[in-house]
Amino acid sequence: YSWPSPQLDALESARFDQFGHNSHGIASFIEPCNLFLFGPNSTGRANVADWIRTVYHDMATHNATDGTGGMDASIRFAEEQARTEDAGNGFGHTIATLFTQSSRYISIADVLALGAVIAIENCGGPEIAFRGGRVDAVASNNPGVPEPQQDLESHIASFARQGFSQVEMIGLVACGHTFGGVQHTFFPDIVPELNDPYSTEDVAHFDSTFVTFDNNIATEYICGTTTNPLVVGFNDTTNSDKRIFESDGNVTMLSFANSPGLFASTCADLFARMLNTVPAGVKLTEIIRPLLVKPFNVQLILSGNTLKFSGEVRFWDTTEDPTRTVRLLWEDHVGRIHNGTLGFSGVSTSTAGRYSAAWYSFNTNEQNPFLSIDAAAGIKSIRFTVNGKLEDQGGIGFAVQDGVVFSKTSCTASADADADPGHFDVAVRNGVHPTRVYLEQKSLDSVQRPIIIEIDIAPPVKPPPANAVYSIWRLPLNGSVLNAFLPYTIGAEIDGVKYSTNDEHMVIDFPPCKG
Ligand code: HEM
Repeated sequence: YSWPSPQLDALESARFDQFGHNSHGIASFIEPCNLFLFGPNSTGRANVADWIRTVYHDMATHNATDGTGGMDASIRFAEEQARTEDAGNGFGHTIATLFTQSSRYISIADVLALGAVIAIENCGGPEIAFRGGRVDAVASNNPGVPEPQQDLESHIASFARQGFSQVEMIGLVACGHTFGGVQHTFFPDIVPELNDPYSTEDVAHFDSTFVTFDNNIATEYICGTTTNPLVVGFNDTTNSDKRIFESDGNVTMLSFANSPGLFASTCADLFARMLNTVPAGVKLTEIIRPLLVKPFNVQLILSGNTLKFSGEVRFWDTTEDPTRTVRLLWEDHVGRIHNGTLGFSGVSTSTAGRYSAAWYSFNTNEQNPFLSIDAAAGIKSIRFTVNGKLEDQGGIGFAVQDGVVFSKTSCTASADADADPGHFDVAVRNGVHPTRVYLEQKSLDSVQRPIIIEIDIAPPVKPPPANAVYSIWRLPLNGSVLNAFLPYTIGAEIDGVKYSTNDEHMVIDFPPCKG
């Protein structure tokens, strides 16, 4: 895809900016891989295991015939978590941890999928092709998660309903059960009390490396050294992994035991298919791949005759290099090219350190965090040079919109009672004709889905002076629904397309209006 694309940009950041500069929270919750946020590491539990079981249980309600169920975060509903087929407290933990990472561009189901991808990749597993665009359910799905006491025929039928063949079922169970184990608390008929100081929550693990993706689940099974409680459990009725693993004469498990590479590549495919199993009608995005050159958090603010310009750029798959010179070129509305040198701002890493990226800031001077652009000339697009080599997204450049921006004339009521009651001002460039201008407020709907509330601003009553570069759309603060302590972004609809600014503004930060 090409930049800008707000949803894909956000998914790409959440997927790839994992640690370090401008990183997102998800990966920090599984670093190190035995981290458990709801108790000490000695519990025998781990966030990674909870996250991977959660996505399977969210997906396993899918019915490939009628298109219902699938990855849609319906597992967040208490009604679904209360079912016997969803025994355990890992789902609640997972939602509580990952929910905070959802946004207008990233659904809760996308965050759950991202969590699983990042957990697998960072804890020894293969890279997984990730797509976004899942849609969060408004209610629970039909039941349908397999349970250990069910027989082989019902498991084959259950996986077929979910869209997986018998051999794929063997694979998916082995891929999932390379993490975690079974808890005594929720499955006392499978796991006895263990009296193990390293597993104080009495978790009997599926293999000896329960926070690492590896083929030990298969080698230990084939060698006969496995302690998997669903293979060698004292109650044969609940030995479902045993019935599943041996259902093709152990051919699949033997191939996994013989080849860590085959196990990893098979799991990468099956995990991707599991995460892409969504209700009919949901259209997923393209596979999210890192942009090699990516502007980030680009902001423009009108201050008098100047546009204050800020932002950063990320260069993928590279590290800090003091000899590198990065320049920003920007084109104004009359075709002139301006330029400035950018300053190194940090490094980020991703995918268990397999990748790193170097970031540069549009401002080099801490005292003045903006580049100043003549408002009349404006700005249309940006490009970069790295040691003289042009980076312009294959010739198209990186478009920047200066049509609708925050105006520094915004102010709050001054102490003087008769004075201006204060206003939130948005500047609209003359020649740009938005059908609507509004403020955007983050919120949640009645089923906790991230939404945006739009607060319309009326157009100016008087036409702007002929020589004005921008005209002001003004939302008076008296009687307005704005909350002084909430951040607002600015939205506009131009030719039927909606745009949003990246910069957030709080009324509490406005200066008092001048008398
Ligand atoms: C017939 C199919 C399956 C059955 C009967 C089954 C059963 C179980 C049971 C009983 C537990 C213990 C849960 C607990 O104590 O909290 C468990 C844990 C787990 N399952 Fe499965 N499972 C199946 C398939 C899968 C699949 C396909 C995946 C993922 C691809 C998966 C991933 C996990 C993970 C990661 C855990 C560990 C959770 C933790 O330690 O917190 N399972 N499974």
